Amino acid sequence: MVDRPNKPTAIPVGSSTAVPAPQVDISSDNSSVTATLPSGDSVTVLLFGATVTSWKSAGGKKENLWLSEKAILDGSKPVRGGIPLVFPVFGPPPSDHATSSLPQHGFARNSRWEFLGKSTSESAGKGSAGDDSVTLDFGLGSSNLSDSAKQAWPFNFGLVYSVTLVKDVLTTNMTVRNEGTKPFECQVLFHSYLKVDDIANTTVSGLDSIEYVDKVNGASTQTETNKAVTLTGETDRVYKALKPEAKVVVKENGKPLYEVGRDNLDDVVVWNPWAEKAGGMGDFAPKDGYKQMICIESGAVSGWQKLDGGDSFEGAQIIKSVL
Ligand SMILES: O=P(O)(O)OC[C@H]1O[C@H](O)[C@H](O)[C@@H](O)[C@@H]1O
Repeated sequence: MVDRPNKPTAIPVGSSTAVPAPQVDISSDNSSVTATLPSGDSVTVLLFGATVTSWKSAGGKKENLWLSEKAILDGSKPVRGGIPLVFPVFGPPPSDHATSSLPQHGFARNSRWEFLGKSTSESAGKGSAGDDSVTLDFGLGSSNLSDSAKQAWPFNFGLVYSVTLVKDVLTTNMTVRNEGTKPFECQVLFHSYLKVDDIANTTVSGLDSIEYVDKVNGASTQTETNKAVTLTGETDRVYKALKPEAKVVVKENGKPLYEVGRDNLDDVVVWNPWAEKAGGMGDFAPKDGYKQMICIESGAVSGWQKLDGGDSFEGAQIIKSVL
């Protein structure tokens, strides 16, 4: 799990602390928090949905996340792009499950989260600048939910979401705790929209021999036979039961662009809406923007995590941006 060098320091939302280099800079307002490392790498998290909307590496020169030009950031709709959070259900909820009255992908991406604080570790004078790190912690519990979400899913839960930035690596870690006495079942996923130059030159490796559910093909179960998966049309696949150490690598023109690893998350969804579906989404822009993105989504979604009162589940996604 994510190393937290120090205990988080509470920062009231709305405050802004600008500290001179080479320290980590944190700035926040009523709607988002941005952390910038001395190297220039940065991450921005919108409190609405605790959605990461930007992650820049290469000293701030390379944006790694695709964000629609028409993404709605005011809290009225989940964000189209970045890393929306999926909890407690992935996709349309099954009609015979306790999540059945929730919207697609649950309520985490539709709720306003609390910024709990930051912890930093700075290497200034001690070693290489590549050791600098910052973790931003966000919380969501039953008491933060809208009345309708509370009614639709009447369980007492607590989520702590930690976003850790080190040079060229972004780790997102979710801890789910059942704070009540009634058991509940849940799914968790990081819906990462990775930015690519051209989907036509993009491949995904690390999925060979993995069984997947093909959601654009009648939810049929298939086994991946390609070492390098290419996308040539609408793609929506849930690859299941990956080995913990297996990395999913997005390559462009044969060169690695992103390496996506997981901790305690066995499933990986590969999604691209392609032209027609993107055309039908009011918040998707530009309309040919599907050529510049690929969703690689790590999660625990092919079954349910059952948590008894007091139990916790923790899972993380680790994305390395390769130059
Ligand atoms: O449009 P959204 O609710 O954000 O969902 C976007 C997509 O999320 C996941 O990748 C699912 O596998 C897709 O079936 C879904 O279309």
